Amino acid sequence: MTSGDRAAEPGAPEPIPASAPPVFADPLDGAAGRPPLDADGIVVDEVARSFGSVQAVRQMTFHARPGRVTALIGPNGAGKTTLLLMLASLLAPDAGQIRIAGADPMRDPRAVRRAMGWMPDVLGTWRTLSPRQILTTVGRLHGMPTAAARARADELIVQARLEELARRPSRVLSRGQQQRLGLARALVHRPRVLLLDEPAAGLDPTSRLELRELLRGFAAAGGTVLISSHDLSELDEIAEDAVFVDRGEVVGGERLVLARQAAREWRIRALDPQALSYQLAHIGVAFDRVRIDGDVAHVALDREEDAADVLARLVRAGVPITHFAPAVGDIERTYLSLAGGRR
Ligand SMILES: Nc1ncnc2c1ncn2[C@@H]1O[C@H](COP(=O)(O)OP(=O)(O)OP(=O)(O)O)[C@@H](O)[C@H]1O
Repeated sequence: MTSGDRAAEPGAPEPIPASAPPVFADPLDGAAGRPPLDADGIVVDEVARSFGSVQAVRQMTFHARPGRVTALIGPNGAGKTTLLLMLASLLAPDAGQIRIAGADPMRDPRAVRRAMGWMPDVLGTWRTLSPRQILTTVGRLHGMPTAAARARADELIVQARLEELARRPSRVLSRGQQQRLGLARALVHRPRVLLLDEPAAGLDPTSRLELRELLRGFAAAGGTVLISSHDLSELDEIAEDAVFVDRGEVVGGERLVLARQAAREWRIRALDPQALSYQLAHIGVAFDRVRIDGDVAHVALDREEDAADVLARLVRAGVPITHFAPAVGDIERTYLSLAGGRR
């Protein structure tokens, strides 16, 4: 797929490059924690939902902003799917408020479906229909005239690189091809908000890159993207904001701060691995902070400043460094630290 599915809108927020560290939602941060209900994008305000005695979503509050890609992250059973179903107007909250591009999914589900593209983790039914028939039918369901729906379907089939399979029954599509079709289906009506559940599952490296580009382009044009996924390295590549959920709640406050302060592993490689291990000990890095794995050293460092200091000392000591980088991204590190604190 190619990026820029939506035309840029005047006043669209400036996108922030995905390489900047993500901004973490914190519902306990009084100033930023509670978004106004009339804000654009996705607003979730003190939302709760139970199934019998199971509190799937206890209390979630966050704002997925326009112009940004927001990651929704949490362990199994944290309440992500329950939340996505409520956002997509398929399930009613017991309490709290939701707004999708200003519309309430319970009061105005049609407005929500007009504004939102939803890519569930499996393509679902219609296995006998071809990709072209599926996309045209979805366009018709969104009220497009037949000719316009067909033209849009053809355009999306090219973007999704499904030309050769456009007229075959969709059941013959591979998992990755089904994912590409699922995304195309979510984009048929040019939504302003995209909800994606495990969008990169089954995608080959090229398709992953294209997905990233497409989502960045969508956000850069002022769209709102919320991605739920367990693929943390993928989220680290793409998300500018992150919402951590656990046991039905958005994780915030001290727990989030501590998790973000956890030491990070840096991966260091040198042309001379022995000189690297020797100098790491020599410059005073504690041995329990170093793990040697073949010709790569993993070093746990608390702050970016410590990393800069270690790198400078190694270079001064003449170690021929070829690689010095965080072993995991911010989202993955925070997640692992939160999961570790839970055990
Ligand atoms: N229809 C239902 N009836 C009863 N309990 C449910 C129902 N749907 C979800 N739950 C429970 O609610 C909790 C949250 O489930 P949910 O599927 O929202 O989690 P999740 O974060 O999407 O998990 P995963 O990462 O495994 O997909 C779980 O304890 C689950 O068993």
